[in-house]
Amino acid sequence: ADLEQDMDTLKENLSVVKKTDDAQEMHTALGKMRQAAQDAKNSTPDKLEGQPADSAQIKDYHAGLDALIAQIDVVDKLAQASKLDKAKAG
Ligand code: HEM
Repeated sequence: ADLEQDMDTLKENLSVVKKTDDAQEMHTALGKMRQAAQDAKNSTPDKLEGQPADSAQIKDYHAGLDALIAQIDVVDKLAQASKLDKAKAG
């Protein structure tokens, strides 16, 4: 997907994550966010067009996406843990 599509996917699924009470729905939305963040690394933002792949700007861009992916993984673990709690309580 192109970068705009990936960003739209992030935005749409972030709003699902924020409003859902369902652990499975959250897990699915986080999975889509993770995939979009990963895919965004294959794109070069317009403002970084022409920058070499090993430039500080491109590295920062990739590091920002990696930070988001790490955050997504933390939230996903919490979501799965709460699902387990619910499963135990049920
Ligand atoms: C959950 C987190 C994020 C959300 C919800 C989000 C959302 C968006 C949205 C809605 C746009 C406008 C897209 C459009 O033009 O239609 C955008 C643009 C952009 N975002 Fe994100 N974003 C997120 C995280 C990030 C991260 C981590 C990076 C990089 C480190 C990033 C880099 C960019 C860039 C470079 C653009 C401009 C795209 C262009 O070149 O036209 N975003 N983002």
